[in-house]
Amino acid sequence: MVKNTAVGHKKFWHSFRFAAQGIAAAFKSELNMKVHSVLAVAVLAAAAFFRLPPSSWMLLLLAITLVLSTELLNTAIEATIDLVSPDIHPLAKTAKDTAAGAVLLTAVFAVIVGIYVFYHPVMDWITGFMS
Ligand SMILES: Nc1ncnc2c1ncn2[C@@H]1O[C@H](COP(=O)(O)OP(=O)(O)OP(=O)(O)O)[C@@H](O)[C@H]1O
Repeated sequence: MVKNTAVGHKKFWHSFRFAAQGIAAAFKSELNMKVHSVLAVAVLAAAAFFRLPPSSWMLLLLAITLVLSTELLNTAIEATIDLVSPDIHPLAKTAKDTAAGAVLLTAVFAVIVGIYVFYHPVMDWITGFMS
């Protein structure tokens, strides 16, 4: 394990590398992170297929960023709880369940955004396909 002892612009790049390592570690260890990432790529591919406008792309990117960021924070909280409270404790349960609740909320927001931006393009596509 290495501490960031660099100074100036080197410190900035070291921090950047540690952050990338954190994302990679969460991706490797968390199934939810993998599932959300695969879904995000599928949603962006669908957005390209339906030629969605820039405003829809921005909404989708906002939803994806929210879900993945919250998943990263959830992973950080889980790791911290496992470190400081490996035994069963009601506060450990509260911390983990609350963090999981935050992920659930962002996932619900992402589903609402998905329905909002894809509903009309998909309906138009199906109608065009049928006629
Ligand atoms: N130390 C603890 N004390 C009390 N309850 C705990 C503790 N650790 C976990 N739990 C309970 O068990 C649930 C599952 O915990 P776990 O650590 O397996 O996280 P998880 O949500 O399944 O995450 P992962 O994505 O790593 O599988 C928590 O949401 C919490 O309700």
